[in-house]
Amino acid sequence: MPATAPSDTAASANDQQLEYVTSCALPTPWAQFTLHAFIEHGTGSPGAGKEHLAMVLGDVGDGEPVLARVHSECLTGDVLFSQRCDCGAQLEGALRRIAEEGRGILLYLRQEGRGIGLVNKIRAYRLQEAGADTVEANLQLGFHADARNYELCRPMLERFGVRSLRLMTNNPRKIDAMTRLGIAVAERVPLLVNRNAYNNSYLNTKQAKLGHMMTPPAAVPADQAPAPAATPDVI
Ligand SMILES: Nc1nc2c(ncn2[C@@H]2O[C@H](COP(=O)(O)OP(=O)(O)OP(=O)(O)O)[C@@H](O)[C@H]2O)c(=O)[nH]1
Repeated sequence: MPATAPSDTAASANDQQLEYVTSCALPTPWAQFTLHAFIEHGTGSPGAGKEHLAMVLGDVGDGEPVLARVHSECLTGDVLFSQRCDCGAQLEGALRRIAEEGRGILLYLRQEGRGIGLVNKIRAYRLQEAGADTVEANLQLGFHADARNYELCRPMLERFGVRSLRLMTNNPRKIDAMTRLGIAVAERVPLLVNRNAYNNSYLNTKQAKLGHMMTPPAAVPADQAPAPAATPDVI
């Protein structure tokens, strides 16, 4: 076994190199996926790069539209069970649906906090505890409301021969981004999950300011939504 396993690269539109590295089986509670690893060179710490993932189930390269989720990293929601957002429930819901169909793909993009990073997302949460909404908090920190870039999706999907998606999303800008990249969106599959007292106003803001196609606002009355406990500076 060589020290460095064989890999190949594909240029993304912004001229960074996306390297396909390797894959392994990934059993989950819903199905056994194949997990594929990519490195985006020219990002992250010097000499390294952001590591992106694809979870694939079944024959996705047969030319038929593929049930797909393009999921942005949310460590707090995907891993730490946060109820401030709908991310963890969307991740689980998407994997369940792919498993039910026996065919699909989930791209896991490392664009934490809509592209501003984990620590800045926690700064943004702090501002939200002081009254800002999710968009205002990003702007107050000097970022765009949504700093994500989806260019990597094209070479990632090309790797698996996927050209047309049945995209699980509520985000119209994600659909536009795919279309502009030349990836057909044959169908939008809504992914409405986990509206609760903690994420109700966040979801309402996404609907009102970011254009998300969601359930009617205020499903949970604001006066019944408990404010998250204020966090002390020092514990
Ligand atoms: N800056 C910021 N990012 C957040 C906040 N809440 C969640 N996020 C991030 O928002 C992103 C959500 O990404 P996706 O799951 O792809 O969802 P989406 O773009 O809202 O669209 P859908 O496809 O409809 O889910 C993740 O990167 C989360 O970390 C917040 O309050 N502030």
